[in-house]
Amino acid sequence: MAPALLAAIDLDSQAPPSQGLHQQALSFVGNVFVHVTDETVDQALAHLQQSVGRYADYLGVAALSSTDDVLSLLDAGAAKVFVTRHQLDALKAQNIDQDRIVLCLPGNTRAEIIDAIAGTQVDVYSHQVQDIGLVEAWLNEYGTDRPNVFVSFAEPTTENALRLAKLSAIPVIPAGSLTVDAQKEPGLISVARLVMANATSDRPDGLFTTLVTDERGVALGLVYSSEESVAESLRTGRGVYHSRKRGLWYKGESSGDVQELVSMSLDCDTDCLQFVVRQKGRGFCHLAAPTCFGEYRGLSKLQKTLQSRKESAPQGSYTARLFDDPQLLRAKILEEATELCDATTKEHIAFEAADLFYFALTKCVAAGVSLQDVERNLDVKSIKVKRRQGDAKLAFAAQVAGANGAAEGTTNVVPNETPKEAASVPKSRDDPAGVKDGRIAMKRYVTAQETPETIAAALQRPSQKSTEKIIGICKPIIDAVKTRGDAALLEYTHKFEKATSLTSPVLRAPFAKELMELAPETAKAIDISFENIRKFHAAQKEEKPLRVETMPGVVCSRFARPIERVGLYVPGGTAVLPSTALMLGVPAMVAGCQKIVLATPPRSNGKVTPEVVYAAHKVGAEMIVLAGGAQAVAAMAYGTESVSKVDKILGPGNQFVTAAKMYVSNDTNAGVSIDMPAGPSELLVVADASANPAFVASDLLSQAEHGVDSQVILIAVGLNESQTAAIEDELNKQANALPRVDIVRGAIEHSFTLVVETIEEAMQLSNQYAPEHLILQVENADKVVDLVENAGSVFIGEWTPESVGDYSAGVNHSLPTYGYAKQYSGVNLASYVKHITSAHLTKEGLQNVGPAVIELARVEELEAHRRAVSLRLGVA
Ligand SMILES: NC(=O)c1ccc[n+]([C@@H]2O[C@H](COP(=O)([O-])OP(=O)(O)OC[C@H]3O[C@@H](n4cnc5c(N)ncnc54)[C@H](O)[C@@H]3O)[C@@H](O)[C@H]2O)c1
Ligand SMILES: N[C@H](CO)Cc1c[nH]c[nH+]1
Repeated sequence: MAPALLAAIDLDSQAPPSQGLHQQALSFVGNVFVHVTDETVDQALAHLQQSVGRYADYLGVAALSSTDDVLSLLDAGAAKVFVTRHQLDALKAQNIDQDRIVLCLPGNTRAEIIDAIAGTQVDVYSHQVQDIGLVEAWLNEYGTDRPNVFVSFAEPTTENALRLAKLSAIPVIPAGSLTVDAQKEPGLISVARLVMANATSDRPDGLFTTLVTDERGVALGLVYSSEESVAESLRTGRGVYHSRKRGLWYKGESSGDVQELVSMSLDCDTDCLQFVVRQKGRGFCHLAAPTCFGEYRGLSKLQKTLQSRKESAPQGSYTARLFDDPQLLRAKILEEATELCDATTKEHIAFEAADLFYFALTKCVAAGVSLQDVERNLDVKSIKVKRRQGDAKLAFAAQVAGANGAAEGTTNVVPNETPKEAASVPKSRDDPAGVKDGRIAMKRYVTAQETPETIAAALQRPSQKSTEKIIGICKPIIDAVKTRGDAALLEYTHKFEKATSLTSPVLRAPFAKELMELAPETAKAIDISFENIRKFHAAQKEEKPLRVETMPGVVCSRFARPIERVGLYVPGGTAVLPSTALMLGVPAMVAGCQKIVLATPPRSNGKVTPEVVYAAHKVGAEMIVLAGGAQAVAAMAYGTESVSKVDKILGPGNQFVTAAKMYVSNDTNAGVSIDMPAGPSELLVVADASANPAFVASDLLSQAEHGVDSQVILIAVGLNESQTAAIEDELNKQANALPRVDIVRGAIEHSFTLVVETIEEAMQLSNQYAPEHLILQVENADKVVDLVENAGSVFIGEWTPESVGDYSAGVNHSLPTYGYAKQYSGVNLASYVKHITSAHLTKEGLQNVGPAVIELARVEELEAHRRAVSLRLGVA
C-alpha cells in the first residue's frame, strides 16, 4: 500500500526537534525518509535496528559509493532505497525485488523523466521540486496507472503538498515542517490533512469507515472517523473517532477502556481507515469483551492468559511452575520440538505444534517478549535480501544423523574417510572459527538456592531416541543378515560405509604386514597401553577355584572358564578407536577366549585403519569383520558364511549398535549374550578450591568432544563466584580452540555446573547421577573415594586426567553410561568368563545335609528329588 506521506528525518540530529513531529508521532505516520551517506551507513544500520517494526524506513542512498552497503541496508529492513540509475542497474543484477527500489529522477522536465524511467517499472523520486506545476503536468499526463511517485519540495508548504497529494503523489516532508497539532503550530503542515487528502467516503454522512485492530491485526471492532477525529487522534495519541450520534468520540473517556494509538493508514482504495491501537481496560467492546466479535482466540488468547499468569498465577498453576523453573521450561521446549519432528499425520503435527507454541510463548512472556515482537522479527526476516545457506548447525545435523543415519540422505554429515579426518569433524560453514555463536558455557545451579526437584530434573540425562524406534530400523537389517548372510552384510556395508569396492566382509588373521604399518611412536604407544591393560586385567584372574566346606563333608566350589567365542564391536562411525580394540581385545586374550572376532566399520576404500589391525593382531583376533552397526552385530550373533558365530558380544557403539545388541540377546535362537547397554559418553568432575581451573576445564572437554549427546557435569565444592568463573572462562577459551568445537558446543548445551557447599553433598549428588567417569580434583581425593557408591571408573587427584583411562593407564574404558553404573560394572576380566559351581559330598556330608533336602522336597511335593537322597541314606 502506498504511504500517504514520508516524514524526512536527519540521522545526525540527536536532539528532539524544537517543532514538528515528535518521535511517537513518527510511528503514527508510519513512514520515514532518511538520507544516508558513506559516513552514516553504520548509523543508518543502527537506526534500522531500533525502528524496524515501528515504522517503515525509506532510505535515500544515492550518495553511497558501495552497492554492498545498499544491500546491507535492504537486508537490515529498509522498506525502499532511493537510488541512482547506476545503482538501479547494479541492484537489478543482484535480483533485488524492484518493489524495494525508487529511482531518483535527474531532473523534472518531461524529457528527463521519460529518459530516466525508460525500460524500468520502479517507483520514482523527484526531489527538491521548485516548479510544482511542472510535476503536476506530467503526473496528470501519466494518470494513476503508474509507479509510485515521491516528491520533495524546495519549499514545502501545505498548499504544495496537498496539490501533489491529491494527484496521488507521495510528499516527502521534513519532520520539522509537519505537525499533529495544527492549532498549536499553525505555520506547519498538518499530518491529518495529508493523510486524509485522498480519502473518499462512500457514505452519505461523509464519514470514513474505520477498522480498529490490535497490533497483531486482530479486528477489535468497526467505527467511523472524520478528518476532525483523525486530527484529534493524532494530536492526543489516542483512539478518537466520530460517533454518528454524539460527534467527536474519545474512546474510553467514560468507561476507562482507552486506546493508545499505534498507527493509522488508509486501505487500497482510500475509503476505509485502519487504526492500530493498544486497548486498555476491559476491552474494546461496550459489553466489556476484548473485541466486538467475542473473546480472543488461538495465540492471542494464549498470550493474554500467559501474561495474566505472569502477573498473578493461581496456586498450583503449571504455567507458574514453568516461569519459576527455567530448566524445566527448557526441557519441555526441547521435548516438544523433538515430538513435533517425529509427528507425521496432520492431526499429530497440529497437536505437537500447539504444544511447542505454548512452551515457546511461555518463554517469550517470561522475558517480556510479545507475539507482536516475534511477528515483527518474522516480517524483518521475510524481506532479507542476503539469503543464508539454511544448513542446520553441525551439532544438530549430527544429532539427526545419529538418529536417522547419514545414509538416509537427511543430513550432509559424511562418514569418515581417513583416520585423521575422522578425528577432526569440520566446523560449520557459517562459522569456520566456531566462535561466532558466542560463549561456550554450562548452565550453573547453586543447589542451596534451588529446589531438590530442580536439581533432580537437571540430573536427568538428555532424552534418547526411543529404543523401539531404533529397533524398528535395525530389525530388517538383522533379519536380512540372518537369512542372506554375507550377501546382505556386504550390501549394508556398501550402503552405510560407501565401501562399494569391498568384495569380502572379513579380513582373516594372520593380517598382512602392510595392513598394519605404523609410525614407530604410534606402535610404541599401543604397545605401552597394551601392556598396562594386560597387567591390570591379568591381576583380576582368579588363580584357583573358590572352595567352601559348608558342613562337614559338604564342599562347594566355584571356578571360572573363559567364554569360548567373543565378538568385539569397535565403533568407527565418527571417530576411529584403536583404543577400544585394545580395551575389548586384551581382556579377551587374558581370559583365554578361544575365538576373538573383532568387527568395525571400514572406511569408504574398504580398509580398516592400521592401528586397529595392529591391535587385533596383538590380541590374537581370528578375523576382523569389515562392517558396522546392526549388520555387524547380526553377523556375529548368527554367523554367516564368512563370519564365525560368537557366544557374547561386547563393546560400545551408537544407538543402532546398542539396539541390535539388545535385540539379538533377547532372541533365544541366537544364543548370544551382551556386556551392557551403552549410551553416550559422560563425565562428572568434583572440584574444590584446590583444583586447577585449567585442568578441570580440560577434563570436562575431553568427554564433551565425543559427541553432541555427551554430557559433562562439574560439581564445584564451596567455590566462590570468581573461582567458579575461572573454570567457566577456561572452558570457553579451551573449547573454542578445539577442532571439534561444534560437537563440544552441542554437548555443553546440556551440561551444567552444580555449586554445592560440602563434599558430602557433592558425593551424594554424584552417586545419584552414577556417572560413567568420575574425577575427584579435591583435597584428600583418595579418602573421598570411600564415599563413591555409583560410578563406572574413578580418576583420583589432579594428576589423573580421565584420558589416561581412555588409553593407557590400564583400567578399561568400556563403561556403563546413562546411570547403569548403579547396577552394571564396566568391562573387566569377569566379562569374558562364566563361573561354574560344583558341590562335592562325602557319605558323612550327605548324612549331615540329607534330612534338610528330604524335608524341602516333601514340602515341594517333588518325590523323585526326595528319593535321590533317601535311597542313598536307606531311610523311608
Ligand atoms: N562407552 C564407551 O566406552 C565408548 C567408547 C568409544 C565410543 N563410544 C561411543 O560409541 C559411539 C560410536 O558411534 P559411531 O556412530 O561413531 O560409530 P558406530 O560404529 O557405533 O556406528 C556406525 C554404524 O552405524 C550404522 N548406522 C548409521 N546410520 C544408520 C542408519 N540410519 N540406519 C541403520 N544403521 C545406521 C552404520 O552401520 C555404521 O556402520 C559414540 O556414541 C561414542 O561416544 C563409547
Ligand atoms: N572416553 C570413551 C569412553 O566413554 C572412550 C574413548 C575412546 N577414545 C577416547 N576415549
